[in-house]
Amino acid sequence: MRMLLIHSDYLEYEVKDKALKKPEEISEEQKKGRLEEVLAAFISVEKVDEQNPEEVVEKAVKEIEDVASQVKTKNIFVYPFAHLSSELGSPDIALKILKEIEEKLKEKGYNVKRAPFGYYKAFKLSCKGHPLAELSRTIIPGEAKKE
Ligand SMILES: C[C@@H](O)[C@H](N)C(=O)N[C@H]1[C@@H](O)[C@H](n2cnc3c(N)ncnc32)O[C@@H]1CO
Repeated sequence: MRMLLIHSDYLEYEVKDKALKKPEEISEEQKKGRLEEVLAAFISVEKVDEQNPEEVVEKAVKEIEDVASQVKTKNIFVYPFAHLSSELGSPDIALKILKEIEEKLKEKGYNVKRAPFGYYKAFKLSCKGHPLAELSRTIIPGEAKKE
């Protein structure tokens, strides 16, 4: 899994078009979303993650919690982003993993939104620009590398 973490004044998105034949079914309300004072987690789920999805979910949640506590926010945006890897995992497993990450963070008391899966989306982001505002993480079953 490849994760780009951006601490931002806000993140807002608007669903435009289908990017998969069968994107995630969404309600009218989910076609737009916004969070303020947010840690945005742009996530590409990779093929290697399919070897142990549970472990990858656990490690991703830990990395996100770690950064969220450093930048002092409880607002997390889980954002499916197929542009951080050339070894993308299958959409079915990717969606499952992203939903799991969302659920686990909610269980831990975070205010979480997840952008819809399988769509082209317009988005606006306002990176805060402090030293911890732009981070990336690579998570591989069995180890997590920090960059
Ligand atoms: C397109 C761009 O504007 C938008 N932001 C986009 O990326 N859309 C992606 C993800 O929502 C999702 N998706 C499919 N496979 C994956 C994967 N392995 N990991 C994450 N997302 C995936 O399916 C869409 C097409 O790849």
